This record gives sequence, C-alpha cells and structure tokens, in this order.
Amino acid sequence: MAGYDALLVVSFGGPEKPEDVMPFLENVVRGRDVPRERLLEVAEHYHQAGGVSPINRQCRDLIDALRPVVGLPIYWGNRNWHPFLADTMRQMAGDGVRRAAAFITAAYSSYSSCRQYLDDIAQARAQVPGAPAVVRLRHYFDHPGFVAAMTDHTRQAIDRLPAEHRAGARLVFTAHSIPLSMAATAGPDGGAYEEQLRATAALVAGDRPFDLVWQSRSGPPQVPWLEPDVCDHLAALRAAGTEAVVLVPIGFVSDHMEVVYDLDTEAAQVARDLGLHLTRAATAGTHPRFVSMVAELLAEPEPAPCPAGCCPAPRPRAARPAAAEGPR
Ligand SMILES: CC1=C(CCC(=O)O)c2cc3nc(cc4[nH]c(cc5[nH]c(cc1n2)c(C)c5CCC(=O)O)c(CCC(=O)O)c4C)C(CCC(=O)O)=C3C
Ligand SMILES: [Fe+2]
Repeated sequence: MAGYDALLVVSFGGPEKPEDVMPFLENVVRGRDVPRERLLEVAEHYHQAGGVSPINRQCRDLIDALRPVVGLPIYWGNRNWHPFLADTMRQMAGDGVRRAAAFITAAYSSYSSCRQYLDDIAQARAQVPGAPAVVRLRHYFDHPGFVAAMTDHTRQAIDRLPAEHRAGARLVFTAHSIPLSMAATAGPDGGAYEEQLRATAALVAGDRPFDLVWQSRSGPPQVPWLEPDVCDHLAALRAAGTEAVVLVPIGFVSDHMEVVYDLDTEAAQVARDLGLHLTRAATAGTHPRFVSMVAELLAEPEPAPCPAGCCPAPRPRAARPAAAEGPR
C-alpha cells in the first residue's frame, strides 16, 4: 500500500428530496450551456422519482461494501450535492488525515469524467487549510475487476431474455454522450473517451458482436454530441430485423438516474413500441469483483498523475449579447 491513511470516494452527487432538485441541477450546469427547457425536463425525471436520485444511496452502499476489504477510514465527497467535497476535506483535515487515495466513481477519460473531478478535488483542498494530500487512483476502465463485474451482469441480462432469443441477442453498450469537441480532446492525445469505452465493451462482449452508442445527451441542439443515441439505434436495429437487445451501461458504475430513467424508462418504452425484446445489464454497483478491485488499486504503487494538458476544460459558455438577457 502506497502509504495512504484514508480512502476518499469522489462522486457526482444527487438530490435526496424534491426541494434539492433545482439547486442540484443548477450546480451541475453552472457555467455550461444547457438550455433551460432541458433542465426542466430533467427536473421532471427526478420529480417522478420523488425528488430522490439513487446515486447517493449507491455511494453509501459501495462504501459499506468497501469497509471490510479496504482497512482504511473511508470518506465520501461529491461534486454537485451533499456531502460536498470541501466539507469532507475539512472533516479529513480535522481527523488528521495526511495522505488520502481518491477513488472516483467515473471510469473513463474526458473533461466531465476525469479532469472536472480532479479540479473539484483541487478546489476543495484549496479551501481547507491543512487539507490532506490526495492521490487519485489510476483509471480502471479495463481493470479485470470492473470487466468481470460487467461481464457477469451482462450474462445475467442475457439470461433474462426468453430462451429462444438469448443466442441471437445484440449487445448494445451505452455511455453518456459528450460534445464532439470534448471527445476530441479526451485523454493525453485526444479520443480517449470513445477508445476506452470501445476497449472495455470488447472485453465484456467477448465473442459476441456489439455496438457502442450514446445516451443522456444534453446541451443546445446546434452543438454536436456523440451519436447515435441509444433510442434511435434501437429503431435502426429493429428495422434491420433484430429481435432482442441487451443494453449494457458500460459508461457508468452505478444504476443512477441516467440509467434508471434514460434506459429503464425511456429506452424500454421505445423497445416496447418497436416490439423488441430488451433487458438491461446492471452496472458494477457493489459486485464483489468491483469492490475487491478498489482494494487492489490501493495496493498498487502510487500512480502517476494525469498529464497537465489532458482532458482540458471546454471553452466557457459564450457570453450572450447583453440585450438578449436584460429586461426588455
Ligand atoms: C461523461 C459524463 C458522465 C459519466 C461520468 C460520471 O459518472 O461522472 C456523467 C454522469 C452523470 N451525469 C449525471 C447527471 C447530469 N448530467 C448532466 C449534464 C451533463 N453530463 C455530462 C457528461 C457526463 N455525465 C455533460 C457533458 C453534461 C452537460 C453539462 C456539462 O457540460 O457539465 C445534467 C444536467 C441536465 C442534463 O442532463 O442536461 C445532469 C442532471 C449524473 C447523476 C445521476 C443521478 O442523479 O443519479 C451522473 C452520474
Ligand atoms: Fe451527466
């Protein structure tokens, strides 16, 4: 173990009651170009679930599962909702933590899934005198523990299809869409988000053919994001004669809102309308191999940090002409 005295789980955060929904969403999109209509639409997804995102519960469950295998105090801080990283950092400093390892609940390289979390950690540390050093554990998208968990869950989802459709079912891997400009600059040499997703999907698919498609597109319609969208892809597969699909949300590590709404509600409805058999693989969650992977990462020599220019921030939201925003 590389001399860590705590594990810090870093996650996205989500609302836990209806009054949290709008302030949470405003935190998520601060400084980004997300149309108001899109925000209100997404707010409705949360309200349909009682104003509660599953993600915080899932972080608590992961931490409970990690406790017996990690042998270190475990802390948890989020980017967008309580417990906020800065508060957690304050608590760690108060407890005398000197050197923490950070496990981020996002597996791939891109600004949104990597650099933004690193910036969050740096900002939280900057707010807290005596904050511990934080060493981010390495990327784990192709770690055998993550791959084994997803392979297991994919097998289970295939087995939930009617027996006669199992052999021929198409595996459709999904990940959060990101703007093409962000995809182009992901990782040290660009393109890493899509490359890593494709590599992991190939490991999980084994001998089966598979597709990699995108979900949960945000942003203004004129900005290009990764395509095709999962729902459009289901229609294209059906038109080409496919009868059964297994969705594998390889881009996420827990069954949070974007999985349960965008796949289990929206994509599932599209599949029903198309007459397509559809099951969805569980994400890694608290699968024992995913949990033991974290212990294995902690035992590795200290990883090198991401190079400075890797996964750069997108250009800040363009300033609008004052007349467009001011009162008329
Ligand atoms: C790559 C990626 C991941 C995977 C990596 C990771 O896991 O971090 C991810 C995860 C998540 N995204 C989530 C929620 C949201 N993402 C949004 C908006 C955006 N996501 C983006 C990218 C990603 N997002 C981007 C480029 C935007 C546009 C605004 C911006 O440039 O930042 C919005 C705004 C409304 C909208 O959808 O338009 C919401 C509410 C939740 C929580 C779910 C829950 O509550 O259970 C999770 C785990
Ligand atoms: Fe997102």
